[in-house]
Amino acid sequence: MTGGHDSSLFAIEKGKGMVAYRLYATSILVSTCLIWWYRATHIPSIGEKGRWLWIGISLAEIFTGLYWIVTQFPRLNPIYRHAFPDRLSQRYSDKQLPGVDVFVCTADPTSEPPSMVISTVLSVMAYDYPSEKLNVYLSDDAGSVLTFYALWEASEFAKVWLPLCRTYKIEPRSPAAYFSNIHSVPDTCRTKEWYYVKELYENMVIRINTVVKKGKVPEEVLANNNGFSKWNEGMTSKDHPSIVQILVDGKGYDAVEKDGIALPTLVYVAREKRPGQHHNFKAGAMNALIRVSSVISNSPIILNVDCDMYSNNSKCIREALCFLLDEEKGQNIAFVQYPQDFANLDYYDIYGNSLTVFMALDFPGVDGWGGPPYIGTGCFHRREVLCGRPYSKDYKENWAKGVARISGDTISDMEEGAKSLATCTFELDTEWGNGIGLKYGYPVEDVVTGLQIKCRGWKSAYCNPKRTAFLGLSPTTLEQCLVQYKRWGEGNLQIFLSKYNAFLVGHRKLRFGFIMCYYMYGLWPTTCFPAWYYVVIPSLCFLQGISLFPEVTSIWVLPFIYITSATYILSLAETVRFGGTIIGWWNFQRMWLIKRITSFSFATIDTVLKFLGWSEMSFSITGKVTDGNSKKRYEEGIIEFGSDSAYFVIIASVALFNLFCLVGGFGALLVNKEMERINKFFIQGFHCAILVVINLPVYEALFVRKDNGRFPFSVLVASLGLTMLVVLLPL
Ligand SMILES: O=c1ccn([C@@H]2O[C@H](COP(=O)(O)OP(=O)(O)O[C@H]3O[C@H](CO)[C@@H](O)[C@H](O)[C@H]3O)[C@@H](O)[C@H]2O)c(=O)[nH]1
Ligand SMILES: [Mn+2]
Repeated sequence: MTGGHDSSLFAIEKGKGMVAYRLYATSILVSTCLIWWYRATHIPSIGEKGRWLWIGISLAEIFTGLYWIVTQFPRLNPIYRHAFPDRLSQRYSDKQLPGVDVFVCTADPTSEPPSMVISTVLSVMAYDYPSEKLNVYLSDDAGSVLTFYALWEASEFAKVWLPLCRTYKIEPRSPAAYFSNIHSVPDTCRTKEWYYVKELYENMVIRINTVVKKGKVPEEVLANNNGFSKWNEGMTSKDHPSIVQILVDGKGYDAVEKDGIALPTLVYVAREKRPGQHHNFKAGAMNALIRVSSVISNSPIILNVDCDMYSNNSKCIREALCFLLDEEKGQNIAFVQYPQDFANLDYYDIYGNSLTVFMALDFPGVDGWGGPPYIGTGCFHRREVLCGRPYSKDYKENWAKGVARISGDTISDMEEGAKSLATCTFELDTEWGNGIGLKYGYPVEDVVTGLQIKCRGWKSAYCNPKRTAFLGLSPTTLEQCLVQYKRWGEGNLQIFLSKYNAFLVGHRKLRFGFIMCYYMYGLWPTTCFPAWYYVVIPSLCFLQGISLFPEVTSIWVLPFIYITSATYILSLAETVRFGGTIIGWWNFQRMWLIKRITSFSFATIDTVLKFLGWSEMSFSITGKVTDGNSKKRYEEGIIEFGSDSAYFVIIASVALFNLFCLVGGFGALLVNKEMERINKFFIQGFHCAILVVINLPVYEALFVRKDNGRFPFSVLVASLGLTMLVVLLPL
């Protein structure tokens, strides 16, 4: 470890085993060059069949090789950080610790159920951190009275939940996560008290779910609470004034939990929405929160989480502060990013959603080049930096910053002041969304904002401790998953093609390796080009008797075999090493392919359309719940294909097409059993066979399954038609 002398609040350790990895990477690079050489020297001569196809596959391989080189940058230079919260406690008393504002964003009570949202809110209210220093803001982009109702219930439940958490050191502090895993009272808790809180929680969830289902808050609740009067008949999620409600005022006397200890401040915020006024999605919500919080608490630290991402470690704030408060090495750290981990991944991981390997290996690598990107959730920011402050050596943060309460100021004065900052006209003719706050105009507002911060001279830190800090929900249907990846792919490609291209905006400011890490994300969707070539052309050529690979007895097969086996063996080993399963890895390979031929292809097309001005930016929210049979299928590892979206037609067509080529190609080999021919087509036949094997669940969903998750009949018809069209293409 370097710099771990006694006073430091954190230490940095360099990655081990790098020599072995570099040797491996070199061997892959050499094999790649050999393949390029083979392609260049064996090109069919002019007029010979397949010359253009050969040139095509050469381009695909050149692209893949170059992209692979880019992806090696985060692997070359990893660093790992360790925090020392004990030293923090020795140096800073509770009174001296900085205030922390936690921002939770929600946008739709249907796809993001309020009972889930409030569990996340309760988990962050229950952080092991002085209550008077903790302020929790919920931004509701739907401006829904149902979500407000749920938050109001949560503010009452917090009075018993927080003391229970503190007294018995409960983890995790999301009541939903806690009670769904622990069914009987733990030895350390007093039985009566524990069951009492559990029952209160369960009843509250029933009440909230009933209200959400009915779409109406009960009259007696409305009558007895002023807060609800802000809603009226004519209001919709797209047309309403700004609403700010301080449900718990941590600095007031009424905010006391059962044991007489103060509660953290809790604020509900719905920024104004009007038809015709662009609201800039999550970035707009975050910027409204930055302003609203500036007049209520104005803490120097902002933690941002998605509404499904509960805190899984109550000590996390103190840990993150070690990086920001270290006087020596923390001065230039703008934000501390935690990984995205998911609570709902199981043994099968059918949609290849786990980011564990990526988070365990690639992010420490990016950290080695100057710090991880901001990924939208599980991130601690300095408020000043989010608001645009450039890095300067002489700047000293004022950790004591906060809103001093002027005597006589009432809650409603504060709410009124805050409301005017959340109107939809507030930002007109200002730098908000450009130089101040989160950046507008990109579906991955987080990544571009992080890049902008880096260009102002700041670094960031990546923290991935043993106990997972945050747990979220990954999509549980194929369609949701593909939509999410389309947004991510599109957002990153847009950044790449804009003036925020890491090289354009950051040369001389950012290290070359860091720019390459950004290129890895930026070029991600364009990997659809080689993928398409590889799923169509070699198989079609197999069917039509055009050879594109060396004979299996030729020495030139070696680099092909080496690259394929070495990369797959390594990725399997990495998956297993970080807790994944073999079946999960296999499913990931299928999803790797599916994402490229669907999400990434559409992301690329849409980005081009946007450039031409033919399409507008959108943000489709990822659904967070599935019910009934589709939930059951997810748990059993059965893929959900039951929709007639274009994505599914593509998936079915590619699978059918490869099956057709495999059968036709092998038929031809059987009729014509010359050894030379078999040698010549072995690799292509094998490649096509692997594509068929990986698509087995697709055939099953086309022809065998009877449940609602199978392909609709229309998709079967469309994909059969498309397949016929393609196989009849004369090459
Ligand atoms: O108009 C909007 C749209 C979304 N959200 C919130 O943004 C968060 C992320 O949305 P989600 O649909 O869950 O998207 P994901 O793809 O899961 O989110 C990842 O990717 C986003 C960028 O594409 C980041 O903003 C997120 O933080 C990151 O977790 C959720 O809490 C939403 O409630 C809003 O507040 N307003
Ligand atoms: Mn999400």
